[in-house]
Amino acid sequence: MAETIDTDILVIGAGSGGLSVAAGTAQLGRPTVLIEKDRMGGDCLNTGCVPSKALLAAARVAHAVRTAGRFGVAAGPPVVDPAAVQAHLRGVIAAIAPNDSVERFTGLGVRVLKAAARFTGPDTVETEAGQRLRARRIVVATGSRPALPPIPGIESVPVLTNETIFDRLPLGGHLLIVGGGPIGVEMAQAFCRLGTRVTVLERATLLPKDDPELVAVVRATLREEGVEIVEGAEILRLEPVPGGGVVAVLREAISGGERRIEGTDLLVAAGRLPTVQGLGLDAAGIAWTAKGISVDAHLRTTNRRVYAVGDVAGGPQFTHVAGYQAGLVVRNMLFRLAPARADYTALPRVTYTAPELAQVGLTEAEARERYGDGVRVSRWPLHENDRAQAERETAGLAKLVLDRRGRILGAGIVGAQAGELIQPWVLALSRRLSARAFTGIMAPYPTLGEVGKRAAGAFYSPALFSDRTRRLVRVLSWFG
Ligand SMILES: Cc1cc2nc3c(=O)[nH]c(=O)nc-3n(C[C@H](O)[C@H](O)[C@H](O)COP(=O)(O)OP(=O)(O)OC[C@H]3O[C@@H](n4cnc5c(N)ncnc54)[C@H](O)[C@@H]3O)c2cc1C
Ligand SMILES: NC(=O)c1ccc[n+]([C@@H]2O[C@H](COP(=O)([O-])OP(=O)(O)OC[C@H]3O[C@@H](n4cnc5c(N)ncnc54)[C@H](O)[C@@H]3O)[C@@H](O)[C@H]2O)c1
Repeated sequence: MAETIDTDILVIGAGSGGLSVAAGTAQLGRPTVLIEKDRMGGDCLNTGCVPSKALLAAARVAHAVRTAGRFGVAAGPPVVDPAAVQAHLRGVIAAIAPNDSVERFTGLGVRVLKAAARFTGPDTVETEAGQRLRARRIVVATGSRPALPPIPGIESVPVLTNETIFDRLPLGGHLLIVGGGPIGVEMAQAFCRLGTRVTVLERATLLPKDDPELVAVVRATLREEGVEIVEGAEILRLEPVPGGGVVAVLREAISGGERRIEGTDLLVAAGRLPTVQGLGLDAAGIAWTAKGISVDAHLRTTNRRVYAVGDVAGGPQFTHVAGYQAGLVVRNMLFRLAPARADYTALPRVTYTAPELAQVGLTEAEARERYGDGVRVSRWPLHENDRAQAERETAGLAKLVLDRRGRILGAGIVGAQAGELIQPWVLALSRRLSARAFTGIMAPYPTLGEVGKRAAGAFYSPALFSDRTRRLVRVLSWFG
């Protein structure tokens, strides 16, 4: 007979979002069931953040070996062993996996079911294994999957996505990448540094959601290292090459003529689709669109018992967003306080190329659209930073977007370790601080972090060293 389970909290999907909800509700003593149809840890651990950052780390080492001569250290061209790189990726995943494992969650008091789940009613769910569940609150955290753009011929060529590329690293040939978003550029640099020829085909401009002034530094570095970047690329069709490989036929932006580019492998990194299929959302009265499940500011769906978090909820797609949303949902489900609203004002986003590109808050363009002429911009280049010179990491800048009085509206850093350097600016933005908060602090010398303080100081220095201040100092000296 089919098992019937009654629970307080039911979570569907054990990725970044679902795991955080289940850990929270179980540790607060609420009976919790978590259903996962595939690998615990979801995209981030198995096919996303973790393997991509591990591959970038291997690529950084290859680059360091290739460029060691400028430090006076002799080294030859790096020798890359694909099987060993693959083992490195698997090792990193295996080291983190216990945190997301069935054993750990069972230990926290969560009942974990390994099966696909679907709604059968407003508060009922069924698994493919035949279990029937009824829950007081349900959280959908089913994530997203790669979108395949409707390019003629795409079904006739072998396509790699983030779901397959880390299991069969296409090292050594010519990798064509469709899409120059975060996945496209991170993978472009990783494979190029590991000795693969790479061509990025982006229909708009590289990293189109980011500040173009900061993106320019990433673009220039990628090109310098040998990545071919085709922007404004209209891919007319894809054709298979007999014996393996792919040809992308493009329309040339300027001449309007056709260009054929042949590669050994094709990675599609052209955006994501929310995982809503087969979930029976209609049976539960849960509305969704092509972007994902529709949620209000409290992350509640159109069914009041059901919440959605993470990539499936149609908002920004980052692991830290899924974690943040999970925290809000736990609070909103369990504490009968005024429901917390999601606020993305201080949402950081980092692309882990070298140089890294990190932003928080508004870009200059977004700020000008909202505040018009009241927007001020202050910059500090990394080549003016002593530590950057010592490390030979001088590409990049810190860019602050401020209002007239110096209140921080956004901050962007492109440069070495920008993802680490952005963190004080996340705190500053979330605490509504002004740039003045940075000018008085003692920043340790020599650190890359000094660029933030200098960019803040640059905003005030025209007023500080003005004729008016000099006159004031002269008058005060009469009394000394
Ligand atoms: C290549 C790549 C690199 C990335 N790098 C970063 C990064 O550096 N930093 C960052 O912040 N973000 C990064 N991301 C984004 C990040 O991985 C996602 O935002 C995050 O994983 C979303 O978590 P989630 O819980 O919403 O979904 P997922 O992690 O996708 O988890 C959803 C889970 O639900 C399960 N599921 C689906 N349907 C069902 C069902 N019917 N029944 C049971 N289980 C089901 C799935 O099997 C899956 O395990 C990257 C993504 C990719 C693809
Ligand atoms: N470092 C990080 O935090 C990180 C890294 C990787 C992914 N992610 C997350 O995963 C999400 C998905 O990444 P992504 O790079 O696939 O998506 P994306 O939507 O951010 O970028 C996709 C790119 O593909 C281009 N594109 C779409 N169709 C095309 C076509 N037919 N021809 C050429 N170009 C085309 C788009 O113009 C866009 O620039 C990101 O938005 C991000 O939230 C985060």
